[in-house]
Amino acid sequence: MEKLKIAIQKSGRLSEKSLQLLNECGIKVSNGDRKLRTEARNFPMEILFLRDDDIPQYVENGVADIGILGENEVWEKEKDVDEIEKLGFGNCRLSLAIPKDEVYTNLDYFHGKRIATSYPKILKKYFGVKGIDVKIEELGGSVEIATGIGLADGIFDIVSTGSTLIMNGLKEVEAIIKSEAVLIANKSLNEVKQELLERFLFRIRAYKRGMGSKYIVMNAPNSSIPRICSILPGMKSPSILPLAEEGWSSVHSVVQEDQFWDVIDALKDVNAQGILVMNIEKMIL
Ligand SMILES: Nc1ncnc2c1ncn2[C@@H]1O[C@H](COP(=O)(O)OP(=O)(O)OP(=O)(O)O)[C@@H](O)[C@H]1O
Ligand SMILES: O=P(O)(O)OC[C@H]1O[C@H](OP(=O)(O)OP(=O)(O)O)[C@H](O)[C@@H]1O
Ligand SMILES: [Mg+2]
Repeated sequence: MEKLKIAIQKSGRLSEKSLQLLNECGIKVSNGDRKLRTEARNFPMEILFLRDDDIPQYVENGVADIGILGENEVWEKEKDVDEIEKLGFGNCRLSLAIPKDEVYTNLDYFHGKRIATSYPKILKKYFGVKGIDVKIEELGGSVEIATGIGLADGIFDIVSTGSTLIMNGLKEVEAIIKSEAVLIANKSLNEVKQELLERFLFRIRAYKRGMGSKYIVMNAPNSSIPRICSILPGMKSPSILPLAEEGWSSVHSVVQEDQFWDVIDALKDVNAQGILVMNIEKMIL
């Protein structure tokens, strides 16, 4: 039977989350013996464990059908692949940073400066568009050390909490672009693999929707129900169930995580009581 070959990072920031995503999609993978290639037990999928830098190339040439990696690597490698779905983890930004005691005014600061980075193509394009001439020093890793050892005047690298910059005496002066983990795919998958990809994507989306939503249940006097319904959209509309106590109902609904606290504040104002909030594991529309 044909299998969908997925490339994920062997060891690094995205490894655990990539395996967790497969697990949440009900795809069982055992990687106990640290093999670089394994098969899912209950889905026609083969998993290849690779360096993230190599994934765009392998997906382009069909060694892997799909892959999970940071968008930053997709942009840098400029391979001919389809970006299918953002995955909501591995969130970071690519930023310019300089020694913390330097005075920074604006981007012109970088005229004629040497910048160390593992992302030379992204950086070259960025300064090209801005019309600023910089010298790019390409490094494979440990970029934050470059200014301290006299290799460069600034760096362009991944930032998340900013603690690596601080530890290396640097300050972030420009956040250039945001990145997160994405699913990419080969551009000419055959029909069987395309269908497997659709099945996998269906599960990913159900998981993502669940992650981004909360299930809420509350009690309210019947007189408040119309106002509560106008606050709560739900999946279609809220479910209203009568309570044993006369004149009261229980209202069930789904709320987007990013609107959650605003909705709770509004509900309190219209007499909702005993509000319970639960995580949603999967959500299928
Ligand atoms: N601090 C961070 N917070 C969130 N996401 C990050 C962070 N650092 C990196 N990432 C994301 O995770 C990806 C993998 O990062 P990692 O540091 O493991 O890469 P790597 O050292 O190049 O790994 P590999 O050995 O596979 O080449 C990055 O390309 C980026 O998209
Ligand atoms: O802003 P922060 O939260 O400090 O994160 C940024 C750091 O995280 C990544 O490195 P990682 O720790 O994955 O190690 P690596 O350099 O070995 O890839 C990245 O390359 C930065 O150095
Ligand atoms: Mg890498």
